[in-house]
Amino acid sequence: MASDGVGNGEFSFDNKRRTGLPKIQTQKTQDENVVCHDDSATPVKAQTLDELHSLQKKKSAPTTPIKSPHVFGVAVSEEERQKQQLQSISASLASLTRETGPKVVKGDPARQAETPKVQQPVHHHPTPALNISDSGLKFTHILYNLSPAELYEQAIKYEKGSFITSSGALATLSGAKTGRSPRDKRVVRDETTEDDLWWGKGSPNIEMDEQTFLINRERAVDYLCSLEKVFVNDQFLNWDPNNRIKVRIVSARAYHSLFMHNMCIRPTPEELEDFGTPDFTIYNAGQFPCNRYTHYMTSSTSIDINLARREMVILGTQYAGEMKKGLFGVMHYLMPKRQILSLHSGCNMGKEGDVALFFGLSGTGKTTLSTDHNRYLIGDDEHCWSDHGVSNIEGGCYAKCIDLVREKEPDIWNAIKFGTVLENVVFEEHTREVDYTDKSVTENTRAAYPIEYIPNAKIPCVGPHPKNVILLACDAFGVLPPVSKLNLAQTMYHFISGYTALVAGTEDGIKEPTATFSACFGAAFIMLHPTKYAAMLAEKMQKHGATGWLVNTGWSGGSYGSGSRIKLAYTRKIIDAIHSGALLKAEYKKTEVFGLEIPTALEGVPSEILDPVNTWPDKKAHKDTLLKLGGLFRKNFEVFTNYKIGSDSNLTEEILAAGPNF
Ligand SMILES: Nc1ncnc2c1ncn2[C@@H]1O[C@H](COP(=O)(O)OP(=O)(O)OP(=O)(O)O)[C@@H](O)[C@H]1O
Ligand SMILES: O=C([O-])CC(=O)C(=O)O
Ligand SMILES: [Ca+2]
Ligand SMILES: [Mn+2]
Repeated sequence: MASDGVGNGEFSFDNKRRTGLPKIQTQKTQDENVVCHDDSATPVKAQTLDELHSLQKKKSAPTTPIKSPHVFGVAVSEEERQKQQLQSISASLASLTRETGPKVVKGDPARQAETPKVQQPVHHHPTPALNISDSGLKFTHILYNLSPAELYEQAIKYEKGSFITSSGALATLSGAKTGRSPRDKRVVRDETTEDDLWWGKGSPNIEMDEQTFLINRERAVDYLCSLEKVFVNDQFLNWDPNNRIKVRIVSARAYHSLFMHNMCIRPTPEELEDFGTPDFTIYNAGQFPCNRYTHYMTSSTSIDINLARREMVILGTQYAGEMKKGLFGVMHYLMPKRQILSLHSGCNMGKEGDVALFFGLSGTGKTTLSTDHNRYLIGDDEHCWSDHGVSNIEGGCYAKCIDLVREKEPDIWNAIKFGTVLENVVFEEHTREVDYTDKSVTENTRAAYPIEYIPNAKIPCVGPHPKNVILLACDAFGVLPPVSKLNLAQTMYHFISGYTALVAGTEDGIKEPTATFSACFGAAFIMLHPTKYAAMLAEKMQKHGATGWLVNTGWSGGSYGSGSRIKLAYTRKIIDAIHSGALLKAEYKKTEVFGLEIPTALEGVPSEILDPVNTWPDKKAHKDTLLKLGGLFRKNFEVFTNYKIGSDSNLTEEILAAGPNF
């Protein structure tokens, strides 16, 4: 309703009087010295702007009284502790070839004026009188375990492509690489790894020698130390307190620091006091390329792991997932040594304490399906299964956000708020409203948020032994049933196969899905031969009576191009029936070729879709596609036929027989 502005008694214009602004009336007060008060508040204490700014930030009191840390039973002062911490960081950043290490000092160089003088720079090496280099003369400022708010400011000030979205997340760009580079991931082959690791055909471990590692390490360290400031995160991996790993991440970007802040376990201030020497260190110099004249280098990107030195070097890629998954690879080495199985799986728990694992390759639904409003989230991607149950390796989740809609994935949607890193998304210039359907930068848009952003996260992220082991495959051929119950041999067969088929890309005209087989649903991250992990999984499932399931979150009614992806709502119903135990009691029939046990009915899901053949209008096309996929499975499995799984040769025979039969 348009108001004429007349007659409401509050406001009226008299056109005739609109000739100029009314004169401001200043009333004389009793105190003639006071010129004008705009409010009645007491004036600020500061005399200068700098003083005013220094009032704005107060030093937070520690949550517990700082106890005097002990070194070999001797109490050390807070100042001494700070010094030791800087010494440890300086040692991490020291050149291995020069006598002079970096001088490090804590704090933002831009705020030097505010930094109290008590912090003395720390040199790692005693400075020799001779041979001093320019790098030995300069300071590197350390931004140590900054808070999300501080990292936002650093990103927005100094990193192009950083913006606050309308929901408060930090939108960032990962640069030229918007996904991992598995062909550039190298592992040092030395006396220890020679025998322990899986090398050769099919293995993700591309070898490099110690010398080349050191060259790349030096390159990364020199790059990092040449900067005015670097970010250092000291954090943990693995919620199992007996098998916790201390990690240090040195990086050049606030984006990387915030990403790892969210993805690793965040130490409490008390835990940080006692952090000491890290078990593993990442040098992320991703903006700087590797040198292609260096032996082994085949591109400008190299991600190098040295297990003996407990170090990882990243050159030539800024994609933050390299750090997350690089550490996962390290856990795939360290944990099995302790008889603990590391898993590329999501994990959640019902109200009754029933735990489910969700295995699957990228994009098959681990994050989507483990994030379930009716269950506690233990973790979405990386877990350990020990004699005491399951534990999450990480402190955060990494969700795909292409085509994200609030109604279908409300918990993930709501987690995209202040503190969350949003990689490579497109947003409206003015409102900063994210368009999740936009693939202009990449299809692999991602959100990284701390796990407690999911309301029903289970903190600490641990749980009892799993009851259900769900293998997810996104079958773009459209021939795998939406759900099948697996016996142990079938579970092993599909675990070792690690199948999924997504569509090759988003370009027009791509009709043919491509099958991907990735052993243990994570061949890119495993370090030992797949059969080692498979044997451990079989042993644990048997011992704890877990049931295996194969769930196709992919196509139905035809392959990609003619059929369509199974509705998420149906997949959720299927998963609900697995959790509740209802599906165990269903009536089953066996499919041809793959010999899978499929239910004939399931509440909330149309019965006809449970057997894919019903949904294909062209039955011959269905049979041909089924046989084609069976052939691809068989061919993939050939490399494993010569391996024995565990000590039980009967199981090996059964696993070989559990594949497609035609
Ligand atoms: N029926 C379905 N079941 C599961 N996910 C579905 C289904 N239909 C569509 N999707 C979509 O598929 C994607 C699954 O991605 P998700 O993030 O869960 O992958 P992921 O297995 O966690 O992979 P990564 O290991 O790369 O993180 C989501 O974008 C989800 O919305
Ligand atoms: O590592 C990544 O980039 C994302 C991820 O979780 C996976 O690929 O399994
Ligand atoms: Ca995920
Ligand atoms: Mn993953």
